[in-house]
Amino acid sequence: MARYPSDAPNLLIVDDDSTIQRLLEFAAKDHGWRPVAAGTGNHALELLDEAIEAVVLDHGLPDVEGMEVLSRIRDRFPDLPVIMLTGLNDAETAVKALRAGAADYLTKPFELKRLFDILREIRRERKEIPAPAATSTLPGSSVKATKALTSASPKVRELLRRLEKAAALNSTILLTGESGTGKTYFAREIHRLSPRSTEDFITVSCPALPRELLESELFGHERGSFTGATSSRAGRFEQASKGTLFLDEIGDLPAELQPKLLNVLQDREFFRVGGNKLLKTDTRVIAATNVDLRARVNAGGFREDLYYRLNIIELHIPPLRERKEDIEGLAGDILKRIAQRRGVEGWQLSEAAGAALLAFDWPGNVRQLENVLERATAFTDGTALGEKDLAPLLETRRDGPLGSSGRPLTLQEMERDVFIQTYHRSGKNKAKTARELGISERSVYNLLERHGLK
Ligand SMILES: Nc1ncnc2c1ncn2[C@@H]1O[C@H](COP(=O)(O)OP(=O)(O)OP(=O)(O)O)[C@@H](O)[C@H]1O
Repeated sequence: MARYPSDAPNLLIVDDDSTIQRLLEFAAKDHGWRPVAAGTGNHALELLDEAIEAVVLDHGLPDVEGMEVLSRIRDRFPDLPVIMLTGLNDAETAVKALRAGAADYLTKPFELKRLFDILREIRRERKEIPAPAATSTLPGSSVKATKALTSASPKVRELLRRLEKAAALNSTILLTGESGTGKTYFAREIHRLSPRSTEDFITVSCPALPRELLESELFGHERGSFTGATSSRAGRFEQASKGTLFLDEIGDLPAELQPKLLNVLQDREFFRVGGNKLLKTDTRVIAATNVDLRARVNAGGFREDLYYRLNIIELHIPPLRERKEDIEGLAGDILKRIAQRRGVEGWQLSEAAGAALLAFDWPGNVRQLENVLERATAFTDGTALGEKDLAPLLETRRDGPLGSSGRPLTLQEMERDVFIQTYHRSGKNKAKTARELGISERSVYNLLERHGLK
């Protein structure tokens, strides 16, 4: 037997302005909700019970602060979605509300349609996503097996706990962390663990394209909208409409495109370049940055309102030197991956080699660990990886190995450098070079040939 009568109110509207209250009640009925209204925070808290499916909460209430009401709602019903109504230009309150667990916010005056779109989405999600189980298996796992991520580092375990929760939501996520820490890797994991996992995961690197092309890449264009636009093209927001759009290096988004991104995040609507048809998107955005975006806002290089819209959930990925517990496991996984790719048996790290990896500072983070292991395994003959295989590779400067052009060296260039230096140091003695690099003389001949030194 149902615990509540079928006509029990299921949308709680909390606003002290009676006109807005009536308007919202009327519109709610129109959209298939059963509204109940309160004009004060205390009255709202009295009306709260399990039958309520969602709350629309005004920030400026006469008795209890809207934020306080939100926090009390969260205490009693942690999963109840609350949509906060805030004043114009009150981005700070909006962000505070989102951080305190509001499902979304709307700035007054707002379009009723937008409010009921959000509510419809909430209802859809709650129907589709089963409540999270006590174990670490995740919601949204009905299609793909979702192996829970693990880590030996308490910092990363906390990150993963938050990441798994965030994956189940639709909220925008900002991934922060130094270069090479795994922002792209974790963005993919969020998508894989999300209810969108069977849809597209599309990456756009903001600094990779000049402004005009980036605009067209993101939003698409109509034929003839700029020189070279010989046909119409859908942008990434259209292509990833049901999936996830990963915006890498968001700090480099040109100023001219920032308002357009803000609009699409706020209203889920946009125009193609040169287009006049308003298009809709349901994309989930994950953005990443390795610069301090807050500092960029303060310096005037990034819009504050966009920063707040992106930074709804921030997940910080610690540098490898702060999660050294993970080095051994990561190294093992990476070695397995290299062995699979090369179709060889694999390598065992000696104890001293493991200690050398642990002692290193890893300025280039996981990417550098991958490079070091790629290079070390390229030179060894056997299946054991010793300290001497790694030592020459663990002397990188803090800013990472850079070529004369200032860009990071490729693996092949690094291999060439290490080999040539050793070969010259040995007085072009092949046997000595082989011994020093821990490779066979045959490999020295091969490397001399590969690098054009023979
Ligand atoms: N937890 C992990 N397990 C296995 N591999 C990882 C992990 N984290 C990162 N990697 C690998 O490390 C490399 C660097 O990661 P990624 O490209 O995600 O870093 P990033 O933070 O996006 O770097 P950048 O800021 O330079 O774009 C990738 O090859 C990735 O697959």
